[in-house]
Amino acid sequence: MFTVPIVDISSYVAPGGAADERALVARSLDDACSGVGFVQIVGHGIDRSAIDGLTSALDEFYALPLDTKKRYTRPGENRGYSPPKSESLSMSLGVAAANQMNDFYEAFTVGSEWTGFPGLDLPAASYPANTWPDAAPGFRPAVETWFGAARSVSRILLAAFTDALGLEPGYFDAMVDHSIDVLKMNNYTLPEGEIELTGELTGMGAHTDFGILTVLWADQVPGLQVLDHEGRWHDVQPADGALLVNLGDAMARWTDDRWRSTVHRVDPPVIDGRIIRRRSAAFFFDGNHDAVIQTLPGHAPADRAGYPPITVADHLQAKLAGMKSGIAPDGADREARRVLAAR
Ligand SMILES: O=C(O)CCC(=O)C(=O)O
Ligand SMILES: [Fe+2]
Repeated sequence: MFTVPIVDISSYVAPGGAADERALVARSLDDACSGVGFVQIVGHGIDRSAIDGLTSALDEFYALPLDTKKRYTRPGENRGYSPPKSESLSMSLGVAAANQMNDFYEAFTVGSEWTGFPGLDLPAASYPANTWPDAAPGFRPAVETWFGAARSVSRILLAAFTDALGLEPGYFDAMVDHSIDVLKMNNYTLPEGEIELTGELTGMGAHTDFGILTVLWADQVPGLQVLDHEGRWHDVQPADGALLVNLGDAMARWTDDRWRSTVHRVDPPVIDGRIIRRRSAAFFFDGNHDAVIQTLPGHAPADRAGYPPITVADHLQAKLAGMKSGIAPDGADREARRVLAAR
């Protein structure tokens, strides 16, 4: 049976949580991360009101006319509004969609800005300034609240993962103290002006996430699917109040795939040619632009070369070029083959 385990992380959320409870949590996380590579977390301490604020913000913005939303596009940058069919997630793996079409989701992306780290002189290419939609005045405050909450949970999870990997506390600190954090808020609905969903349009194509870990809030509307180790797709819906957490490519590289950057995709239900609207918000904890991701001590394979070292910025750049411009990245062959075999 395929299930995404539920882990209560409250002992890590509470300062000074009991060591034996934390050890149990770390064990459960290790099981989940070396198994499905997805976990549902409860006891995350985020207030219900922050989630309600986020969903209202999404509703307020996405209800705007397409022409208004398009005022907030930022071509070539991982910020602002992405209209339907402007991106292809499967191209981040180097897999062209079967029908050569882009994904039908629309998204709005915000993230950590270079101005937020005075004195560090960070490159604006990795830390672009945000665009906020003035046509949806409630959007910014609610999204900033969610961003802060998801950001704290991602740090707490990294502390738990550090224990789960048997590393000394703080092992990753110097790699995440000016992390590229990105929140991508997705809306899956019938693109404006289309009466019926035609052909084989994909909600969001198969991909792995690019960073360290992802904290994913998602509607309970079905649509998210996860690829298991045997090449079968499984539906995943979060339990009430749970957040989904999945690992990204940095974690897979650090552990030489003992922990997987699990391939996933999204196809919301279509009934009589109409999509059941679905929303999600993926918070990507990506690490410092200049952090070098290389196999952790004790994880290097004995019989073959592991992943070559790569900086966070170079990895993200290659993946985003696939997603936004259809330029296939090098070295994603293994996951690409698994996606093709699963069809
Ligand atoms: O919509 C979802 O549930 C998943 C979104 C996702 O995978 C992403 O934004 O990377
Ligand atoms: Fe994803």
